[in-house]
Amino acid sequence: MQAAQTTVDPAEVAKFEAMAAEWWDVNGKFKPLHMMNPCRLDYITQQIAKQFDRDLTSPEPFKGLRLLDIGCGGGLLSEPMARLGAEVVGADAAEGNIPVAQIHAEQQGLDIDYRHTTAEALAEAGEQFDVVLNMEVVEHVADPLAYLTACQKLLKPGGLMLCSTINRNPKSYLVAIIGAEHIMRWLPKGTHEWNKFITPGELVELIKNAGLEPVDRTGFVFNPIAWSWSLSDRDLSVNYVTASVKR
Ligand SMILES: C[S@@+](CC[C@H](N)C(=O)[O-])C[C@H]1O[C@@H](n2cnc3c(N)ncnc32)[C@H](O)[C@@H]1O
Repeated sequence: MQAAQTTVDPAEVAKFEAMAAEWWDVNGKFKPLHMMNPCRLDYITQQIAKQFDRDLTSPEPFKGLRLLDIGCGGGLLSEPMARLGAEVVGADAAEGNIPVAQIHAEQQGLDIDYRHTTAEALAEAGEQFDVVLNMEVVEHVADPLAYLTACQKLLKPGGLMLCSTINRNPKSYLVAIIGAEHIMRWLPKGTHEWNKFITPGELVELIKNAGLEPVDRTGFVFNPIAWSWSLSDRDLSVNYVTASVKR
């Protein structure tokens, strides 16, 4: 681990250390992320293509883009980004995630630079990226503003940050904690703390205070009848994502 770790919440990171071996088990403790992945990737690829004027029908549309997947976990998003041609750095504060991600990428024949480090340490080292993927991490850090400020520093001018998290309201308590952890048992009890969830209004303010310009917010909505996730520009009541740009 490199120098600064100010935004790391050790108790949160310990939860992910304990689950590291399960990242690629589609029916394991990360089942919700696997279920959300097609919907998340749809949003991520569309936003990157829009910002950098890329043709998603071309073979490697993200070639030439340097992308940081911060809080990469086992690499569920790093791998598809590498397949699309991006030069990917995957970074995570939980040390145990890194060999899991590295071994899986090697098995897939993908070249991804996985590192046990933090956004602050990468920013201190002067690293620069076209895209920062910041998916489902901000609700697990100790200081969201310091963390997002480090992410802002990591972007080149014109760079794009995609940041997803969970809204904080009675519905998100019922769905993301009671439903996902206690009833469906998709996640271990205690994975999420409701008071660390962030409303879209709060996240937009944090992003602005970190020095980025928010350009989009979209909901990830689960349909229990279709048993699938979709994007919504109206329903940000539980899971949602924001896009912001460094001017
Ligand atoms: C819910 S997982 C999301 C994984 C991945 N981004 C995805 O969406 O598939 C949260 C990840 O963030 C990592 N994490 C938590 N706090 C962090 C921090 N301050 N810096 C970097 N990674 C962190 C955890 O170890 C965990 O792997």
